[in-house]
Amino acid sequence: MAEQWQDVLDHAVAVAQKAGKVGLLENPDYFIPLVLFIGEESVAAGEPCDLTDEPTWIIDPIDGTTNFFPLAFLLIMGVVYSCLEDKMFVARRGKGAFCNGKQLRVSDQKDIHCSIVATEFGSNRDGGAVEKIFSSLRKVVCLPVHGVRGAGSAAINLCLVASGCVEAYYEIGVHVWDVAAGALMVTEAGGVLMDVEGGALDMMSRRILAANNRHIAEQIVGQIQAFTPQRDDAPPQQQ
Ligand SMILES: O=P([O-])([O-])O[C@@H]1[C@H](O)[C@H](O)[C@@H](O)[C@H](O)[C@H]1O
Ligand SMILES: [Mg+2]
Ligand SMILES: [Mg+2]
Repeated sequence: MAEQWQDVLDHAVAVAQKAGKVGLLENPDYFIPLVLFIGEESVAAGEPCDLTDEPTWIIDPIDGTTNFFPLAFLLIMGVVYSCLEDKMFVARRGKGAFCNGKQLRVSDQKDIHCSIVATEFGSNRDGGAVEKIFSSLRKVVCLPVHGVRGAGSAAINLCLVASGCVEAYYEIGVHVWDVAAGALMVTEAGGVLMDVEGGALDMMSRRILAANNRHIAEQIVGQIQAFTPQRDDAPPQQQ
């Protein structure tokens, strides 16, 4: 069984590498042989976005809309390819997270004042939401933290947490295909995931906080003005 999953992961890495070269996924059939499928483009086309216990590929062909190719085999394996940097991030549940073969480990920083926090403004332009995003960011900056970053890709921001380059990343408005692969990268590198209000992470809630440790995460939770976007698995009639 273990070897079967390794073959699947090797295949996903090869596909990600190829997609990084051509910029687009040429043949979605690569992902179909054995599992269910949730993808940004398929959901946009009206396909369901339901997470079941069945093995499911969760794919964002281009995240950050320019350079990146993340995909995930939810909770079992994740692949994020940063093609401009030629960095292949791979995680497998219980077996660690790696970048170009080198094992990743989150930062051991415990002081929020020495921490770098990544976030994004996302794509929601609703006035109330934008207000809360700015207000949260202002409060995080004034903790104070050491710095704020945004890679322009949820997947890459999560890989930065996993790599120890930033201590935390949070965002409200992401989709499951933006974060599934990177979330596994974070936990396999020793980090923590939670909801932006401090509860358990709900992958379909469109809210995520990832950090190197619980102490850092909880201090950021205290600064976030949360709001509740429509869930990824909301029934189609509500969308
Ligand atoms: O639309 P897309 O470029 O695949 O994904 C987006 C990127 O990850 C962006 O950094 C994040 O702020 C958005 O919330 C995502 O939806
Ligand atoms: Mg995306
Ligand atoms: Mg995308």
